[in-house]
Formats: sequence, C-alpha cells, structure tokens
Amino acid sequence: MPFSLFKKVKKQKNPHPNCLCVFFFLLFIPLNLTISMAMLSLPSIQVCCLAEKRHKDSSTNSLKFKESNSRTTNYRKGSFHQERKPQKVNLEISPHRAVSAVRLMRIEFGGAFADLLNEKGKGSGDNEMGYVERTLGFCTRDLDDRDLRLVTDIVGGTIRWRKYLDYLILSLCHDPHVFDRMEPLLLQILRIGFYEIVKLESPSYAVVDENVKLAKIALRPGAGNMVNGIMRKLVLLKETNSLPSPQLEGDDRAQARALATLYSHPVWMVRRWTKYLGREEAVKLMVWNNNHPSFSLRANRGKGFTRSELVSRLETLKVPYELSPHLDDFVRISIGMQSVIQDGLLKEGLCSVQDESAGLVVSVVDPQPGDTIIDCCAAPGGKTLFMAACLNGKGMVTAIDINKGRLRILKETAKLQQLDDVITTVHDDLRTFPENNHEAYEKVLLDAPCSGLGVLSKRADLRWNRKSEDMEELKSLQDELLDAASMLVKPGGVLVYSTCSIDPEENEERVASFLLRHPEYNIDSVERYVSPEFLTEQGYYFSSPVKHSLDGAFAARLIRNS
Ligand SMILES: C[S@@+](CC[C@H](N)C(=O)[O-])C[C@H]1O[C@@H](n2cnc3c(N)ncnc32)[C@H](O)[C@@H]1O
Repeated sequence: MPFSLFKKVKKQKNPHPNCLCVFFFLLFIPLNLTISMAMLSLPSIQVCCLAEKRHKDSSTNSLKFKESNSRTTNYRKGSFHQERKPQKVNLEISPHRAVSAVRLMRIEFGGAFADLLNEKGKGSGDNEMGYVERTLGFCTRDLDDRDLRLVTDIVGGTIRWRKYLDYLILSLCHDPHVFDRMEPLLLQILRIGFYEIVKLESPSYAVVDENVKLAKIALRPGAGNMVNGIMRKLVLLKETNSLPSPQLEGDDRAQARALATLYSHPVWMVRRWTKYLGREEAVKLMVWNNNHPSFSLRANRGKGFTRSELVSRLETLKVPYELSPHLDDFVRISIGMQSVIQDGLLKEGLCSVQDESAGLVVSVVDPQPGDTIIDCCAAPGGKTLFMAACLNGKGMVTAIDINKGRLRILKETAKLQQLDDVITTVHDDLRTFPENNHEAYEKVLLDAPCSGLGVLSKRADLRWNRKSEDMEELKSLQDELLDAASMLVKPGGVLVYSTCSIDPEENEERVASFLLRHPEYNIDSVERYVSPEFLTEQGYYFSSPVKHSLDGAFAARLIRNS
C-alpha cells in the first residue's frame, strides 16, 4: 500500500509539505516501513549501476573490508527481490559520511524528498546500507544515534547551502570545465566537505582526510587527489579569512544574483522577496530558511491524550520542550524527535507533528462540537484531524481530496487517532464536486495547493524544485478552487481560504480577486480567533517566519451574505 501511496505523493508536481510530513510519519507503522523505504530506491537505479561500475574500477584499492552475511534488498530491471549476498563492510569510512553522500545523490538525482530522509528515518537502517552498498560499492557499520544526527545536519545543510557551496567549489577549481564536468558523487563529497568546514566549522584537516578517503574508495585514487587539492585550498583561504565572496554591486539584477549566492536561494525568489518585503526582510527570511528547523507536536485530544500527558512523556524521555503560547494542545521541540518516534508517541496516534502556523488556521475555522465542516483540499489531513479532534465526538468533518493515495493516508491516520467516527472522506475533484453535491455547510475550509514558500526551512530541497513559472499555474488553480469551494457555503456560513505561502499573490491578491467575482462574500476579521500579533490590517491571519519564528501561513475568513 505505501508503495503506491509514495508513488502518488512523488508524482504530484507540488507535493504539499504537510502532505509529506503525514505521509512520512505513516511510514513508521512497522508493516509499511520496509516497502516504503525500498520504494525510495526506485529512481536511483542508474546511480547504482554507475556506482557498481565505479566500484569495480576502484576494487584494486587495499581496503579494510569485513565480509558479513546480512540480508539486503536488491533491485533488478524493475522488480524488487530479497536475496542473501555477502556485504563488503568498510570500517575506514565513517558511516555518517557515506550515508550523507548517498542520500544527497538520491535527493538530487533519484527524486527522493529531503524530509523523507532525515533523522526520523531510524529503523530503516538495513535499507539505508543497501543504498550505500549499491551506490558506493561497499557498506559501513550501522548508524548510531549520533551518526543519524550528523547525517540530518549534513544532508539538510548541504542541500540548503548548495548554491553557495558550488560557488566556492567553482572558485577553487583551476578551470571552470573541471567543475562543469565533475562526476555527481565527487561533487557531493566536495559539497559535504565544504559545508562541514565553512558552515559547521568542523576540524578542517580531519574533514579533508575523511573526504579524500571516501573519494578514493568510492571512486578512484585520482578523485581522492582532486578532493585533497581543492579542499586544502579551501582550508588555507578559511584560515586566512579570505574566502571568495560575491560582491553586492551593480544593478538590481546583479545584486539579487549576489544575494542569491551568499544566502543560497534561487535568484527569482530573492527578486520576489526584495520586491515584496524589502532587502532587509528578504535577507532575514533567507537566514531563517537556512537555519535548522524546529518542530511542534500536537497532543491528540481525540484519543483523550492531553498536553500535560505529552509533557510528562517528553520529560521522561528527557526531550527539552516549550509550551506553545498560541495553542493549548501544542508543544515545541527543537531536538529529540528521534526519541519521540522511538517511544511510539506518533505510531500510537497520541500526538501529531504539526506546525503552530497550521494549527492557527484551524483556530480561524473555529470548529465546535456539533459542527458539520467540509475540508476541500484535505489530504493528508493535518487540519482535518485537528478540526475533528475539536468536535469532541459530535459533528462531522467531510474531507475531500483529488489524490486517492493521500486520502487513504488521511483515513488510516483518522483510524489510528480514533477520529474516524467524525471524519468522512470523499475522493473527488473539488472543481466538479459542487455540481453533484447539493449539501451546503456552515464552515468550509479551502487549504489550497500553493508554492510552500512559507515552509522552506522545513523543506530543505523545495527551494531548488520550485520554479517561478509555477506561480502563475498555482494562482489560476487557487482561483478555480476558491470558486468551487464558495458554492458549498450556506448563507451566513464561513469560507476560510488558507495557504502555507508568504507570497501576497497567492494570499491577499487571491482573496481580493475572489471578492470581485463574488460580491455575496465579505471579509470577517480573524481578530476573535488569533492573537493580535497574527492579525493583518485587512483582517487576515498571517504568520511570518521572520516575525513569529513559525512557518509562514495565511488565512482569510469570508462570510457568505446570501
Ligand atoms: C495544501 S495541501 C492540503 C494539506 C492539508 N489541508 C493538510 O493540512 O494536511 C493541498 C491538497 O489539495 C489537493 N488538491 C489539489 N487539487 C485539488 C482538486 N482539484 N480537488 C481536490 N483536491 C485537490 C492536493 O491533492 C493536496 O492534497
């Protein structure tokens, strides 16, 4: 089942970060785990084939290998099968370095999502080593908790800082063609090394030695020499405080390019944010996006689990936490997610990972016991589940989504969280749904597909996958969905339009254009539902990463007069 779900989530052009989050946590239902993680390897066939060849080339190296007989998943011409084959365990290469390089290859060339491959992936160790072996030609000892944390830091950081790291690497290559023609694995090894030295400030010479060793063993001795040469230049420049730096000079476009390199974002985003926020705010936003994200957990009232009980469990686990000042059921954690997972809190449905910014959208809907609510773009269900938990067993949330796989995830999570008696799922296209459905609702939520520009700190790779052309396409879809959702609202009822974007063209502009097409709707200020710090001048809800240290989100409450 999760095999096909993952295919569907992955097929989506713009998978929503929340969708990925819920999908990811479902992977921890043990039965699903192995198949789901194996699924991640499908697109990496080519990479693996290349690596096998490379391994043959480098097999003359005198390595410290140990033979073991563990079970590995192998992939051959379109089908998975399990077979026993001896693994070559290399004891010289640190596991976190090998795993980081392979994860980066899978994210960049295999289409895997960065947030499906983070520290929470513990438990997938066998598969992880399978990928390492197929890509590098050997495996390492298993990852321990410390290694996993390092992998999370290195993979997330290297992806975020990719543009800046490539700028440095290119500057230190004696010939630009060397950079252009560099083989993918070699480039990943250099990026990792540069990130460790420049951003993590790790001990330089140890990092150089380790990365040289990895390049030699996974590729060939010449590759190791190249890593050695380039990285030693970097160390020298770092020690003398003379790293190359793009100059903030020239016209707007040239300055945007320099900022984009310095803060490692696409140029089009820098130009857009400079236009809407001004340079200072744009820089603060990029700094936020480059920081290690923190998470919040929502205690699941639907299962009778309170925030105090969640807090006791976190104290027992020695996970530092902070109570959310905005939402009664939420707790913030910045480290310790691995312990939360290992303790089974998510698997048992006792709590969910949900950002407060998303929780506040539910506050804007204001679900009350007895309500009948329709959630128009519901999957994978973050907001549906929170709304359902607020009903105290009385009322109903109808959850529509066009994506069958993600809707199935919602259904399964509803069951796990004992909320399935107050949630009905409908697989349909919202744009045609009102034609065949004549029921009207008091409360309608449209959490529209969007660019996700408010959640870039959590989705390390999203900035590189999102294109400026996507914005026009998204905006017309948002208009169509708003028109359809408006047909489901009872006279006197409320339509909440929300996104996890900070872009005014997806937010305020969509609402303004909707109000022009639908004079029967008026803005209802959200002041009664969220604290004043989240209230915009026009009466909308807006959470800003820079101002509130939460993900970016937007919501408008629109009342139907007739
Ligand atoms: C932003 S995500 C929803 C996230 C969800 N509300 C949550 O909190 O977990 C947008 C969803 O819209 C769905 N969607 C996109 N186009 C749709 C359409 N025409 N009809 C129904 N759902 C659609 C996508 O499948 C996706 O699951």
